[in-house]
Amino acid sequence: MTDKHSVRIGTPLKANAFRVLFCGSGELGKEVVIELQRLGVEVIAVDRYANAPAMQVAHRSHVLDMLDAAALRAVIEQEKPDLIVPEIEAIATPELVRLETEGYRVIPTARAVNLTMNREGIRRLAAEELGLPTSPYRFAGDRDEFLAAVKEVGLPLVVKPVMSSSGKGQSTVKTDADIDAAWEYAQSGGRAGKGRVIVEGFVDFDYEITLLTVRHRDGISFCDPIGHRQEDGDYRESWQPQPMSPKALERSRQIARAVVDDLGGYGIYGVELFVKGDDVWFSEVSPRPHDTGLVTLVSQDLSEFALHARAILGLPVPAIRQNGPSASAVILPEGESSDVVYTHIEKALVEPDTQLRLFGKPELTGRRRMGVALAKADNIDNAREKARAAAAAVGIEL
Ligand SMILES: Nc1ncnc2c1ncn2[C@@H]1O[C@H](COP(=O)(O)OP(=O)(O)OP(=O)(O)O)[C@@H](O)[C@H]1O
Ligand SMILES: NCC(=O)N[C@@H]1O[C@H](COP(=O)([O-])[O-])[C@@H](O)[C@H]1O
Ligand SMILES: [Mg+2]
Repeated sequence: MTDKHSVRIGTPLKANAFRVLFCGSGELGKEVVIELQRLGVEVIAVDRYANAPAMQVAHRSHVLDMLDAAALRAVIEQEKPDLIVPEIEAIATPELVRLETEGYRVIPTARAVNLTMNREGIRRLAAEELGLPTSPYRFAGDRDEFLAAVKEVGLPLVVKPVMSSSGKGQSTVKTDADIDAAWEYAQSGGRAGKGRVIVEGFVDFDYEITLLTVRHRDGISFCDPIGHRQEDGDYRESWQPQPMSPKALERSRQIARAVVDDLGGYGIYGVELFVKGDDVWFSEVSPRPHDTGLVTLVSQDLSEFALHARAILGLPVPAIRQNGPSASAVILPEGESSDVVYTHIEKALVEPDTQLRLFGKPELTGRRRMGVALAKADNIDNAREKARAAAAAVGIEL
């Protein structure tokens, strides 16, 4: 008997397989792939280079330039996935919008992915259409516009390429002497080459959070807030739960709900917020698991990756159980190698309630996140300390 309302998953590699194609195959995708594999889903991983982390746990993979619309369309038409799951910003998202109109399903929606891959899209939506509080901002397409934007926004400020992530191409301008370098770095350091930038007034927040917000078939569920520490625009440590005043938490949830309900679809969103006292500013949102949410691999019964898998398959999320004070700390070596060896792993895992993920990235060029340490403890400070110690214990042989 077939009930057309039931969620149906066939057998991988057979005619009725439920097929999910990932655009982007990094460490975040890898964990979602593992969750989908556990549910018997057939997974196809795509990225710009071979042997990317999620490719190593997928059924098969393709290497292509995901910013090339024709190449992206060709692989999707070849694989005919039931779901397309974007995992990184640098994708030809307008092509995903077209594919969606042709009947493909894009997670959470092609519009959400298209708006958030470009800071201009999501910032204008949040600030100008939804009326949410954000830092003051201007966009600039060339040097002259940039200098005018810097003048209008005023120092200190933050400059970022409109298409980037993990702090790539981002810098903080404190004095006039930093202005030129900020423009140059935004042109050379982004994930999608040179182009437009956002100039944002610096928000002097007390702390910042990621509010993981799941949109699923029965509505919206919030994870406990995740606090994090960033350096050079890239996350170094995160922890859950971040203590917050009831007002700031309430306001954070209102902002998150407004944003994800406008973006729609099923899946997890990482809503980034700045908090000062009871005031909250929207910063940006990922329509997918968030790097600071790696902590949920130990801090929740259903990690952000398990929640994403459930939500996109149309499965229920009746409860999310938090396991108590937990933290993550990144393993972020610098150098050049195409055969990194990790040493002293036994030292990293000597403490109880400590775990490690090594992503298996095939190349190290410059500074790159290669793994993460995870820990639970009796309070946040001790969890952070343990996670940092575990990350520091891991040796890197280039
Ligand atoms: N306007 C701002 N005022 C103060 N700090 C900021 C501002 N914008 C960014 N930052 C700091 O830089 C960090 C990274 O910024 P943002 O999240 O916009 O970059 P990103 O490259 O998208 O990072 P990710 O991909 O890791 O989310 C923020 O988490 C925050 O710590
Ligand atoms: N803040 C976004 C983020 O953390 N994205 C994660 O990093 C990968 C790229 O890593 P790489 O630059 O080392 O290839 C992405 O594929 C995603 O998993
Ligand atoms: Mg961010």
